[in-house]
Amino acid sequence: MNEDLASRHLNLIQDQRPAVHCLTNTVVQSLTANMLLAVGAIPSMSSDISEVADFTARSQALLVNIGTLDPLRKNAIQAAITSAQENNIPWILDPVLIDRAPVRLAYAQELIKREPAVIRGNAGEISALGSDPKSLARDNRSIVAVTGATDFVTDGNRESTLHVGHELMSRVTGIGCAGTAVLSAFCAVTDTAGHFDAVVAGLHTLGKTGENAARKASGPGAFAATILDEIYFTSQSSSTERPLT
Ligand SMILES: Nc1ncnc2c1ncn2[C@@H]1O[C@H](COP(=O)(O)OP(=O)(O)O)[C@@H](O)[C@H]1O
Ligand SMILES: Cc1ncsc1CCOP(=O)(O)O
Ligand SMILES: [Mg+2]
Repeated sequence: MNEDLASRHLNLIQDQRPAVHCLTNTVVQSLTANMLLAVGAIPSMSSDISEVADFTARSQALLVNIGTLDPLRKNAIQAAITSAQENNIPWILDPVLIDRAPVRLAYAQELIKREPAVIRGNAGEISALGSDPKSLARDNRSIVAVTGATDFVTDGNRESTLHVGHELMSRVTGIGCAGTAVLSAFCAVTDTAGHFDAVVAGLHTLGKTGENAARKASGPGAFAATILDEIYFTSQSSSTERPLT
C-alpha cells in the first residue's frame, strides 16, 4: 500500500516539478538541495528579507528548518511563513535539536502556533514539545511525523507506523533534514487533505532508498552519496511504476 502511495506521489513530482523554498540550516543545505533535485523537485535557499516572500509565493511548499539560527534568519522565517499563509502554500517545520536549548524550544513553540502543515522531528525533538504526537497534531491542525528506527505519522486521528530505513541513515548529518525537504515536495503535489498520505509516502520513499543505499555503501561517506543516487533512480523508476525495492 505505501509502495503504491509513494509511486503515485513520485509520478506527480516528475510531472509537476514542484518548487520547494528551503529556509534550512547551514550544515545541510547542499545535501537538501541535491536530494530535492534527485527526487524531481526544484529547490531554492535564499534567506534575504528583501526576496524571501517572493521566493515563497512562487513555490509550492516552504521548508522551515531551525537547525542554525540568527536574527536575520528568524526575520526571514516569519516573512516566509506569512507569504506561505497568504498564498495557501504548505509550510513544513523541522524543529532541529529543540531538546537541547530552552530558548530554541520556545522559538519552535512560537512557530507551531502558526500551524505548519507538517511537523517532522525525531523522538527527542517531538517529545520536547510536551504533548503526545496526536494531541500536537490535533491542537495545531498539523501532520506530525516522529522519525527514527521506526517512523510514526498522525493527523490527530489517523496513524501510520513505518518500519523502513537503515541505521546508517543516523550516521550522516542531514538525512533527517533532507527527509523533511523530500516530504515537503510530496506535500507540494497534494492538497491539505492529502498531506497525511503525502508524509507517509515521503517517509516510505526516504526509508526504502536508505535501505537500498545501505546495501551498496561501504560506510557513511559512501552512503551520503549513494542515497542521492538511490532516490534519483527511485524517482525515475516511478514513471515506469516499478516497486521501490
Ligand atoms: N536506527 C535507524 N534504523 C532505521 N532507519 C533509521 C534509523 N535512524 C534513522 N532512520 C531513518 O532516517 C530517517 C530520519 O532519521 P532521524 O534520525 O529520525 O532524523 P534526524 O536526523 O532529524 O534525527 C528516518 O525517517 C528513518 O527512515
Ligand atoms: C548537526 C546540526 N546542528 C545544527 S543543524 C545540524 C544538522 C542536523 O541534521 P539532521 O537533523 O538531519 O541530523
Ligand atoms: Mg533532524
